[in-house]
Amino acid sequence: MSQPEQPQTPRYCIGYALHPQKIQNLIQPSLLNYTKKHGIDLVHIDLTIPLIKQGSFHCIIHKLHSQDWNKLRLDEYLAKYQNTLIMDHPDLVEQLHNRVSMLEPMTHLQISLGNYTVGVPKQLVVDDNNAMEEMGFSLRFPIIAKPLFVDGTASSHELCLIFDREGLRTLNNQNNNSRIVLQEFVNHGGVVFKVYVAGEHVRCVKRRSLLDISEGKLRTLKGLVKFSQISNSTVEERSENMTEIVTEKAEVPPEELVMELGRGLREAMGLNLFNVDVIRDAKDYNKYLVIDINYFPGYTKLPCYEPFITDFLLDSVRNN
Ligand SMILES: O=P(O)(O)O[C@@H]1[C@@H](OP(=O)(O)O)[C@H](OP(=O)(O)O)[C@H](O)[C@H](OP(=O)(O)O)[C@H]1OP(=O)(O)O
Ligand SMILES: Nc1ncnc2c1ncn2[C@@H]1O[C@H](COP(=O)(O)OP(=O)(O)O)[C@@H](O)[C@H]1O
Ligand SMILES: [Mg+2]
Ligand SMILES: [Mg+2]
Repeated sequence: MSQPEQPQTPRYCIGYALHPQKIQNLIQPSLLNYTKKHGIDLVHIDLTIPLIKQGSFHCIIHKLHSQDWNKLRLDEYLAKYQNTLIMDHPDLVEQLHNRVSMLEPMTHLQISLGNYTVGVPKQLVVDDNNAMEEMGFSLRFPIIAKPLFVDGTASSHELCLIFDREGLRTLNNQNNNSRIVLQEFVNHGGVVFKVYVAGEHVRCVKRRSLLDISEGKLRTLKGLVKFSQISNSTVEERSENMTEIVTEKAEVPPEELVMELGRGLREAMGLNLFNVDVIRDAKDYNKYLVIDINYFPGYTKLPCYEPFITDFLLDSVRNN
């Protein structure tokens, strides 16, 4: 007797357009196995060949810059395969390649829960190198200097803590015309909260951050200090000039606030894959501040990142 036919679960073909380093980091065997079991085939996209020559996809995920898109010829592909979901549109991703436009949506969003609020630190962009010293005066020291453009290079993560006028002058002299954002440093207990968003899925984890600088300490600190990728550094690597505070003790922001922040930014930016660096003002515990938003961050650092990513991808393709 023949068996009744089982309804077939649909399989989805999801292309990933990523650089080799990101593939190595994200597309781990555990993710490939998990997605496969749940009806998703993750397919490598060759960045050197137009997309149209690489078959059709239900969805494409990516972390690229404009020069890569030129080779892939997305418009040509979409003219033929209108139903492919591009996660997220490259034009919208652009807003996260600039440290002013990335925080812009936060200035319109009213995110609060009880007495808690979420804002951004005071910052300004230096247009003219000579104006750096003058502009720095509208901010309180210490100041953090950040490259305006975030282009995936190590240099876009090379930041600088500036303690006084002399520090601004040094930065001015050392800078060869790259555009810089000056942002007020906010004491926050040495912990940064990273809110990872994948569509409606939102998760918050704690990471190491710069340590607080007391008023007294600030009087003894001179000039500037360069630093980079502090949230990936070990405790021992942190500057002796700052007080140690244990990351483990810090309380993560209330879940409702985290969800609201993820949802609000997702809608405001029109993006689905990003994370948000949030700090808590040590002078006012009700005040959280967004300092950085990153497109398609390192999700592998989240425990159980495989179901997190897979559930998001399944939601997306099923609803398309
Ligand atoms: O590699 P990881 O896991 O450190 O991820 C980096 C992110 O770290 P995070 O997940 O926030 O801890 C990192 O976030 P931060 O800027 O360090 O807060 C960036 O998103 C980085 O991308 P890019 O160099 O700006 O293109 C991300 O690098 P890519 O993995 O995209 O190259
Ligand atoms: N305004 C600020 N006040 C206090 N610490 C800050 C501020 N801005 C950045 N930092 C610290 O510097 C780190 C890197 O800054 P961030 O803007 O996230 O740049 P990146 O894109 O390189 O991660 C943060 O994780 C945090 O530790
Ligand atoms: Mg950051
Ligand atoms: Mg960043």
